[in-house]
Amino acid sequence: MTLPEGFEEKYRKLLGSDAAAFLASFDQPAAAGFRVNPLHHATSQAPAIPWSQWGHYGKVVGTSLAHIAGNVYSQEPSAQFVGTVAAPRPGERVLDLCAAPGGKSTHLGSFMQQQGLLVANEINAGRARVLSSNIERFGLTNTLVTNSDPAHLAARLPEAFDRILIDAPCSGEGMFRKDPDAMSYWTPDYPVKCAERQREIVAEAVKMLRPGGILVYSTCTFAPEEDEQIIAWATANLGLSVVPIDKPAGIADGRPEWANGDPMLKETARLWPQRLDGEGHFVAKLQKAGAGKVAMGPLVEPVRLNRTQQQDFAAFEKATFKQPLNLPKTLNRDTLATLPVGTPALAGIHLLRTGLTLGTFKKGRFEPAHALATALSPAMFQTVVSVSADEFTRYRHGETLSRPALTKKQTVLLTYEGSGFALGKAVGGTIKNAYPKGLRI
Ligand SMILES: C[S@@+](CC[C@H](N)C(=O)[O-])C[C@H]1O[C@@H](n2cnc3c(N)ncnc32)[C@H](O)[C@@H]1O
Repeated sequence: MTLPEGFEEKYRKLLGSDAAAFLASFDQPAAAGFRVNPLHHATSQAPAIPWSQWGHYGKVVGTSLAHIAGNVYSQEPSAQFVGTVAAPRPGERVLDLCAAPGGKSTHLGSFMQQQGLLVANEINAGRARVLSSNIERFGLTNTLVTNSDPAHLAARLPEAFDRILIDAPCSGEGMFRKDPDAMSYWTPDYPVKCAERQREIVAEAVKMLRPGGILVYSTCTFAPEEDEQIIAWATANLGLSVVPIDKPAGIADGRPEWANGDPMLKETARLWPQRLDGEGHFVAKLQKAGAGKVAMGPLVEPVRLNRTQQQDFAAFEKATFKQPLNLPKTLNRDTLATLPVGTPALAGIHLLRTGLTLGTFKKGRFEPAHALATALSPAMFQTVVSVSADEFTRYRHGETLSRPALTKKQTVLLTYEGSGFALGKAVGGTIKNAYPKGLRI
């Protein structure tokens, strides 16, 4: 691989005797990995990634059942160490500030077990839509997806989180093997420019962290300007201190000598492609000074549906589920969703997703949302229709299926090999296609 001008020289100086192995690693193929979804009780026989509870080596095919049903999430192996370090507890209030396309958010959600609140935020509108659809496919129901810049969010959510992850936009040196295009942006001063933006993001994030809260900072770059030097700056200026990270074999210490020499920087983590099977990452765990609870601020109140809405939703619930869902709900125009506990009122912030999208009120009926298929257990549905491999493919093309025994009009869950992947509308022996047009293949 032809590396950008100035890159080799920089790392030969920094790494000394380790530089040859580091530079040679760019001629090796990229490492592929995925995580299984514990919310779906998914498992895999593929070789395990030692530093990631649900991680395995291997490639996920986008058209596979595992992907479509949200049983797996494709994520490069070293990136999985970030979630392992962040490891939020169920019930916490957590912010993933730079979240798209959702690798780390779905990992954080796996730890949280649908309890507490996860705010997955992305500044770029197009990427926020991808994030939202990945959160839906993975079946997270305790998550808000927002599209905001860190300063706007910080102005509305002071000290509102127990734990914040900044998976920072960076110079992406750890992406060179996977996406050689990443090299076209790289110049010797690119890391310094990225560091400016990273300092701004960290400064805003700290405002949103409760006293004593945990901030995890990560990049997929090797540049000390964006790694140890950011942490040195943050600890000197923002009232943060470094918390040691447990490092499984193969994961290296941070390099104090590449920043201000503070020995605590050793407690950050570096994942090098020449030392392990992964693309490379930097991870630091920090704690804000003091101790205190999250500031809850004004919360969104659960909606009180009008009489017609109540009747329409109750009729849908009764015909579809074995038991009513019985969860607080929120209504955005005509779209009904569950309301995660502690959802903050976010005036002026673009909200793409709240909890589990249930569906939309249409004239005289309730139209269920596709999200129900990948978020709810098949055991909750009154009627589950198991499909063949051929039907699985045809349904995703948009075709109807024949089930002569299903004469009653109702929403059914379609499963393939036991995993829910779509809703269908049974009527008169046919299952009409309810697979979202945007997902059809
Ligand atoms: C490394 S990516 C995040 C990857 C994601 N955490 C995952 O695991 O799938 C960094 C993200 O930060 C976003 N970003 C860019 N500039 C930003 C800024 N000034 N503030 C916050 N986020 C920004 C990018 O759009 C990008 O989606």
